Amino acid sequence: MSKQPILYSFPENDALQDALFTFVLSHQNSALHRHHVFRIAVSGGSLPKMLASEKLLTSPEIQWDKWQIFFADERAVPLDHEDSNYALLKSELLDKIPADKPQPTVVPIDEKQLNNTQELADNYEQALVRYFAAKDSVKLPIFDLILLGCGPDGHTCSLFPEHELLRENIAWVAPIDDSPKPPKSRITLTLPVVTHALTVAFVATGEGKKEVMRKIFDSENGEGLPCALVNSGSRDRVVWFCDNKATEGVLYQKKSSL
Ligand SMILES: O=C1O[C@H](COP(=O)(O)O)[C@@H](O)[C@H](O)[C@H]1O
Repeated sequence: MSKQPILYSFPENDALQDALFTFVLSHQNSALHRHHVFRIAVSGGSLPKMLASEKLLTSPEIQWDKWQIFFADERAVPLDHEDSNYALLKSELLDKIPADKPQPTVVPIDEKQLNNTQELADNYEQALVRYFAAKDSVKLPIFDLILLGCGPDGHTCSLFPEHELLRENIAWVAPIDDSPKPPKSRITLTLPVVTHALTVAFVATGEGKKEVMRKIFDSENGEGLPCALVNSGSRDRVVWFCDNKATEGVLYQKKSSL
């Protein structure tokens, strides 16, 4: 049986959002069955808006109080800054969860460490250690689900093409001070943490992604782009949710429904 990533391509964002909702709900339910908590990491960029569908926000089946939400990457800025991934998730999703529903646990960065990205990363890693078990008892944390974006250059989290951080294999969370995309200073989950998750889902939409999608899926080894490294590390534990604009011209086998 082939152990390849699954690539869904939908004609419209509504269909993509419906499928993403069904997928997230089923991963929530499996996680709750396994360990009574749903540990999810989310990205910034276009992801929070796509995730925050009406269905997700209003479904009686979503058990928000069982969700522990972490950040796949974060920018070294205050939590209310316009570049903050936390601020984005808050405005797109967290603030829209009806107030009468139990609320999720959200684990943002510690704003006191903003001047030193190494400390910011270490501090976030310690937060993961508290939720996932001591680092000396587990080699890597196991997220139930990590939701990622794919930049037009093939970056994901704050893991950029050809950057030395792609070779980091000790830290769970690493700093970056030379991000090619502003802001320069950020922290990110490392590649081994991402590929160790039970499931990884990418969301990529729009014409601006079609060139990089062809490289990731149709070129040899996806040209070693960070998103392709996740594909080869996680194989059939990776699912892509795209629209037809992003997958135009991609030869890799596409599916149009879950
Ligand atoms: O800088 C970032 O960009 C990526 C991709 O964003 P998108 O808007 O192209 O989806 C995002 O996944 C990451 O969290 C963010 O920090």
